Amino acid sequence: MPRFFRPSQNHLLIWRLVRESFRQHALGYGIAIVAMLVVAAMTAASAWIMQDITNEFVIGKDINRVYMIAAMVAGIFILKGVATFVQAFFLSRVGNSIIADRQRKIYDRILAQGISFYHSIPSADLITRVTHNAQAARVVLDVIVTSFVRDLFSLIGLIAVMVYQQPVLSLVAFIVGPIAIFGVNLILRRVRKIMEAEFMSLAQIVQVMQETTIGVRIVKSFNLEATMRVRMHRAVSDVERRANSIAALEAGTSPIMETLAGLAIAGVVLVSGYLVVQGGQTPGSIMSFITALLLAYEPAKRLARFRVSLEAGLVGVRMMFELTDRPLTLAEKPGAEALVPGSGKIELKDVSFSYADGEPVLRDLDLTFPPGKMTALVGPSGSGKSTIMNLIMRMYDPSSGQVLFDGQDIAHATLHSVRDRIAYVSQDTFLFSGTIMHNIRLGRDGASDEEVIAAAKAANAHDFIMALKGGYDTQVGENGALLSGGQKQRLSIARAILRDANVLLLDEATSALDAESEALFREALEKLSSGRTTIAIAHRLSTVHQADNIVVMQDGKAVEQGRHADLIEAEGLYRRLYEFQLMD
Ligand SMILES: Nc1ncnc2c1ncn2[C@@H]1O[C@H](COP(=O)(O)OP(=O)(O)OP(=O)(O)O)[C@@H](O)[C@H]1O
Repeated sequence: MPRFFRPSQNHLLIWRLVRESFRQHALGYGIAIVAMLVVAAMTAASAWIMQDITNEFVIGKDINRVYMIAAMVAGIFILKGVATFVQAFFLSRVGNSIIADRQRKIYDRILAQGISFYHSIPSADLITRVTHNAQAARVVLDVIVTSFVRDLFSLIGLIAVMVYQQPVLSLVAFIVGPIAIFGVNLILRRVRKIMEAEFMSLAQIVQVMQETTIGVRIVKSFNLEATMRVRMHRAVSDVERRANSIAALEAGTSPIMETLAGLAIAGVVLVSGYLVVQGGQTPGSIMSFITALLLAYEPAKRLARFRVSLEAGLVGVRMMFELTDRPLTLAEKPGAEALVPGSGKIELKDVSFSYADGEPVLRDLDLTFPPGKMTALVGPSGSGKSTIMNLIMRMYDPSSGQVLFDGQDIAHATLHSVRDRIAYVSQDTFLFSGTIMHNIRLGRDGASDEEVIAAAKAANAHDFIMALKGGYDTQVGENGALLSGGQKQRLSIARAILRDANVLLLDEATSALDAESEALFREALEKLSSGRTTIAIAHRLSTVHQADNIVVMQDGKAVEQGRHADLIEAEGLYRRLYEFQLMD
C-alpha cells in the first residue's frame, strides 16, 4: 500500500483534518462544544450535590432544603439532557456533512486524474476508499471532539469535586490512572496493522463482486461459480477474522480498566469508611467524593481508549489524504488556453512515447492526418495504433515531440477544448445506466429530443429503438446488457453524430457483426465520417478500401503509407497483412 504518511506523523494528519474540518464547520462544532461543556459541568454538579443530599437528609432534616435540593437535582439533569441532545444533534449533522464533503472531494480528485492513474489503482480499491475513508474522517473527528471536550472536561470537573471534597482520598485514585493508560497503549500497534489489512480485504470483496457481475457470462459458461465462491468466502472470512481481532483488542482494554478501577474503588471505600467511622468526617463529603469517582470512571475509560479508537480511524484518514494528495498524472499547463477551432488537421511531429517506465511504444513518429479525410491505421497487434489515439485524445503526453491540432500543440491547450473537438467511437461500446435517450444525449449536453432522434436516425438506430417497448425511454440495463452488440454500436455512433465534432476517432470492433447489422453500421459510419478528419483503427477490409490514406504501423513506426491499391502493389507488410485477411 502506498504511504505518504509514516505513523510518527499521526499528529500532523490529525492536525490537518481538524484544521480543515473545523474551519468549514465552525458554527456546528462551536454549538456542539458549548453543549458538551454544559454536559461536563452538569456531570460535576450532580456529584457535588450528593454532599447536600446526604448531609441535609441524614443530618439537617430540613424539609425546605430538601425541596430546594430536589429542584436543583431535577434542574441539573434536565439541563444535562438538553445539552446532550444539542451536542449529539449538531455533532451528527456536522459529521454527515463531513462525510458528504470528503466523498465529493475524493471523487472529484479521482475524476481529475489522468488515465494512467486508473491503471495504477484497482477500481475496487477506489470504490472502497470513496465509501470507507470518508467515514473514517468522521469517526476520527467525533473521537477527538467527544474525548477532548466532553470527556476531558467532565473528568476535570469531577476531579475538581474529588480533590475539593477529599484531597487525600483523591491521591489513591490518581495513582491508578497512569497505569491504565500505559496498559492500553500496548495494544495500539496491532490495531493499526489489522485495520490496514481489513481495508484490503474489503476492497477484495468489492473486486470479486465486480468481476462476478461484469463477467457473469464467463462465470456461468465456464462453470466458475465454485472458484468465485471460494474467492468471495475467503475475502469475507478475512474481514470477519480481522473485525474479530479488532473487537478483541478493543474489548481487551476493558479487563485492564475494570480491574484497576475495582481496586481503586475498593481502596477508596475502605479508607473513606475508616474516615467516617473513626475520623468523624461528614458522610456528605465522602458521598460526593465517591459519586464523582464513579462518574469519572466512564470518561476516564474512554480517554484511556482514545488512542485505540483514533488509530483505527486514522488508517482510513491516512489513505484518504494519500489519495487526494496524489499529484495529477496529467494536468493542464498553467495558463493553458482553449484550442482555436480550425479545419481539423492533426499532426504528430517527431513523437516518441513509452508507458510509465516501459519500452518505447512509439518512436520518432511523423504523421499527418489531413482535414476532412479518412486515415486508416493498420498493423500487427501491439504496434502502437491505440497509443496514437490515446495521444491525440491527450490521455497521455508524448515523451518527446508534439501533437498538433491545426498547428496548435495540444499539450498547451485546455483538456476540455481538445476533447471537445473529438468524437470517439470505441471498440467496446460503453453504455451508462439510464434510458436510450439519456445515453445518446451524452454526446452533447443540452441536445433536444428532436436532435437526439435525428442522430439516431442517421445512425440507423431509430427503427430498432422504436421497435422496443419503451422506445427512447427504454432502460438499457447495466452497460447495455439488454441490447445486442450491433444495437449498442449504432447507439455509440448516434452519440458521436450528435457530438458533431470535426475529428472522429474510430476504434473498430474486432468482433464481427451479422451481415445486416454490419451493413447498417457501415452506412451510419459513412455518414458520420464524411467531411470530418477521421482516424480509424481498421480491422475490416471495407474500412481500408474506403480510406483516403492507410498508415501501416510496426513496432511503433509508420513503415508504409498510401492507398490500398498502391500498398498492395508495394508487396510489403500491408500486403502480407491483407493476405492474412488483415490485422489481428
Ligand atoms: N496502459 C498501458 N501501460 C503499459 N503498456 C501499455 C499500455 N497500453 C498499451 N501498452 C503496450 O504498448 C504497446 C502498444 O500498444 P497499443 O495498444 O498501442 O497497440 P495496438 O497496435 O493498438 O494493438 P491492438 O491492435 O492489439 O489493440 C503494446 O506493447 C502494449 O503492451
